[in-house]
Amino acid sequence: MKGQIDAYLDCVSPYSYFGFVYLIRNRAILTSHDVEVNLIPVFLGGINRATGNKPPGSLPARGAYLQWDLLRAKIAFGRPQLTTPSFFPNLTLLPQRAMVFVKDNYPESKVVAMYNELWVAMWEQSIDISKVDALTEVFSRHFQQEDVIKILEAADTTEIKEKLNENTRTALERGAFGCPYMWIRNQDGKEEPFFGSDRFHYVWDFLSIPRNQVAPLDKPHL
Ligand SMILES: N[C@@H](CCC(=O)N[C@@H](CS)C(=O)NCC(=O)O)C(=O)O
Repeated sequence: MKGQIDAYLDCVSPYSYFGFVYLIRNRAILTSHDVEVNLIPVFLGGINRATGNKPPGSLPARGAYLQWDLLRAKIAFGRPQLTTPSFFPNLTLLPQRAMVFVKDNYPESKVVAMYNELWVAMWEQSIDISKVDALTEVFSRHFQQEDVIKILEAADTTEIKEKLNENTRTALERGAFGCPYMWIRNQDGKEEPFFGSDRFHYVWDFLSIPRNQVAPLDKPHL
């Protein structure tokens, strides 16, 4: 049986960025082990609201620790230029809805390129992608003007809004309380949840992928 990683992501979440980067980096090896990667946009704010969770930084002691964790993670995942923008946390409903439309209507390569661009824009270039004008510019980096208009108009429709809600509900039904959240079916048909970008060692074991075959993480030198 084919394995599948349903990866629930929101571009407001830097740890989703790390999870995304690392999944894509290991995509060829995953494919060779008969495992598909399914990138699924969700609304993290909705997940927090439904579960009563709060962004980790809202607990002061954890917020202070997060500075260290983020510093290590951004080096480990090869994104040293990542910086928390002054407008964080912003409302990423619009870009996430736009990604729902992109996923349904364009090749997977566009989904990957565009998702990467959203994270780069927000987390490396401090562009507030919750604003229509800024988002239009960021989408123009990968799409023709007529497509950008189509994507952003679609993002405002009931159908796409409902689809993002549906993705978020499914993630919640599968136990999500934050992002990145992965629901994984292995090649024996067994299904398990994995939370975070720092649990890939368990993922590789679950998928019977030898650890010496996956991309190494960089060592943080603090
Ligand atoms: N240890 C995880 C942390 C991931 C994380 O903190 N994700 C945030 C969003 S950026 C979240 O939703 N956290 C909820 C929680 O930790 O309860 C990792 O390294 O990826």
